[in-house]
Amino acid sequence: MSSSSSSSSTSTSLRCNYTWTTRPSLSAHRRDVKIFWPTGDFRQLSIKATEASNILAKEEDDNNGVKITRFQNGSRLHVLSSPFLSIRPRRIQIFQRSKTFRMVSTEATTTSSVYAKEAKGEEKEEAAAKIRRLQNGSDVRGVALEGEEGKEVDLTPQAVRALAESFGLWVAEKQDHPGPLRVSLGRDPRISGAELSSAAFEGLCDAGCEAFDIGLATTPACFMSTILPSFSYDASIMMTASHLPFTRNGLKFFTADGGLNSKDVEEICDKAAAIYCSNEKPRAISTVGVRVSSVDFMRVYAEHLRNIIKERVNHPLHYDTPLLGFKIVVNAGNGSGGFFAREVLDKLGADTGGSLNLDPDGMFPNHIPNPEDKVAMATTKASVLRHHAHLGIVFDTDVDRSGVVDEKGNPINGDRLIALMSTIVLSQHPDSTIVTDARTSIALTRFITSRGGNHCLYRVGYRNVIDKGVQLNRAGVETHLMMETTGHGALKENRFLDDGAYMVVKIIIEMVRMRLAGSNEGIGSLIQELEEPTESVELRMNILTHPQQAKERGAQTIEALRRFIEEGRLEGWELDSCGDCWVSEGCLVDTNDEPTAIDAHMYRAKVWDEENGQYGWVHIRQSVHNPNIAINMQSSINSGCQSMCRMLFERFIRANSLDEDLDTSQVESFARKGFHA
Ligand SMILES: O=P(O)(O)OC[C@H]1O[C@H](O)[C@H](O)[C@@H](O)[C@@H]1O
Repeated sequence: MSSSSSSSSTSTSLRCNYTWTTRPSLSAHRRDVKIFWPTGDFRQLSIKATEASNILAKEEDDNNGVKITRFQNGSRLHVLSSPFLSIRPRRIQIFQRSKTFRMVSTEATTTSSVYAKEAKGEEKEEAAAKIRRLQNGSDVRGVALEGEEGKEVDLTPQAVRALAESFGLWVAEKQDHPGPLRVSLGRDPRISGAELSSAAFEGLCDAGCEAFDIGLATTPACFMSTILPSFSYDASIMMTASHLPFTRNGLKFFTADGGLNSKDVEEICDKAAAIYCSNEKPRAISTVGVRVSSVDFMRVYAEHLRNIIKERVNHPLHYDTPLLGFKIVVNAGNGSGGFFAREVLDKLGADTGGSLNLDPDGMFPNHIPNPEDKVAMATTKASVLRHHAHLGIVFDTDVDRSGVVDEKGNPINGDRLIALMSTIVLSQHPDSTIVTDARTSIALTRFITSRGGNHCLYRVGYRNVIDKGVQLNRAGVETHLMMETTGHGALKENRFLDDGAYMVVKIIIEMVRMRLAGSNEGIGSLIQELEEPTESVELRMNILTHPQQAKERGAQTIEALRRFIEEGRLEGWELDSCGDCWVSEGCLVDTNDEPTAIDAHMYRAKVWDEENGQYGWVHIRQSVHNPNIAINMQSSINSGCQSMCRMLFERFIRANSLDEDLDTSQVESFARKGFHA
């Protein structure tokens, strides 16, 4: 690769040389070339001035300050990143002032995603940094509309166009594909969706892809558009910000191998930043010359779900209408999930008369579509009871999550939904391992193990949980269910896809089978034995530093707490590994021989005292989406959460003056007043 323009940028990858020369007219001036990498996997970069003299390299980072190295002809600069530094962009600036400059070559020896940019202005760099900051774990999320106090619009049409183009190029690089790639795009009903999807189509076309518009869609349907015959797109994008307010939007990326992980998305954002900055002035979005075909994929996806129910219920009397006689309430929260009532359940004979908020409305006027939302669950419960329904279903906006309400009106989400799905999965696959995030109760682990399963506690973030399950299966550990307490549930039998509709399909099939087997009990009876924790609480501490430093600041705090616990400075606290899980120790504390790349720092500690033995746990982590630290606690004794919180606040937070750049008010108040706070 070579570059001679003063504003271009190129990424360089594993053992790949990046070379640039100066144009004679520029060589009399000082010229900056910046090399930076935002990934966690960077190991070493070597820069060699092949024919040059008088080249200076300036290395900058917050911890080591500034280091200047002068190059002689042929000399090399080796740059090593420590794991700690690699969580934030680190810059090396190379500049020269003389006319003797010819060529510099950089070699990223064991890394991907190192990025070299020859840029003139700080302005562009800040714009590029903004694009990179749109990454939220394995998704892209941003503010698409004005209206939130203190929030600037950062997910602009130009940014979306660059991201879509970058994704198209990324897929093309990974797939050796003859002819243009075929990429589909669906969206939830957010009011920013129409404009942003035009921008995305333009980006896809800029990358040389053929684009297909699914229109209103669910996230799992977008993935299935890469799988189901007669569509089988090479890749897909879902435009959604899930349960976030109507002002936000975002992108999720898929290929037929599944959803992209954080590292992939980081690469895409890096490249998008380069694309964005390579345009001198952001072009206006125009659909002129962009060819997009509209496709009715949701009809086919709904038919796919209907067929699964018909085949698996295999009703002896009415095969095509196995749900005759069942009343089911669907609450789609005005998101994308209304199709499930109309195109799946109604057509299979169910009575969905008590359903709520089925019509899409991008302002979400009734409540946030989210199975964790209290209003969503309460209104669904009320409708289930009013209509004497057998089941209530709550979808999140893009239907990758769901929760249910049983026939008695009991909400089944969080641990209870994991328990229900575990019961179903373990009846089909006894001995299966079940992966969840580590905010589940000790009682849930007992519930799973008492039914023959193994419980693997892993990192928060649905992609982390799913990827852990994929990894375990590869290692020969049979793992059929991966589920987060947020309601993301993925099954091995369904391509490890977190599909809220598929999960509900499994529950409905179980409900009908129970009836066919002569049981009058509803699905709630399957989890009767699950005990509830005595206390459970979640607190947040906002990070008050500049947004650019927030991630690093969060990581520092969490790592400091880990050291504190390891050094035994919090009496009765011990870092948890995998709970009762037999799977190789260390998932939670990431001391595996080959720890997976992490997108946020998190640990869980088990807590005990002499009187009660182990009575609770504390889970502390960086938020995936926002500059804050989340603290979850559960206790099996009264006031246990308060006493753990007091220990955390007094012995750790205050003793280390962390309250200077963290908003610790929630923690302080809970430490003082407990649940009366
Ligand atoms: O970090 P937070 O803000 O609590 O969000 C964390 C959650 O965000 C989204 O809902 C993701 O889908 C979940 O997988 C993740 O657990």
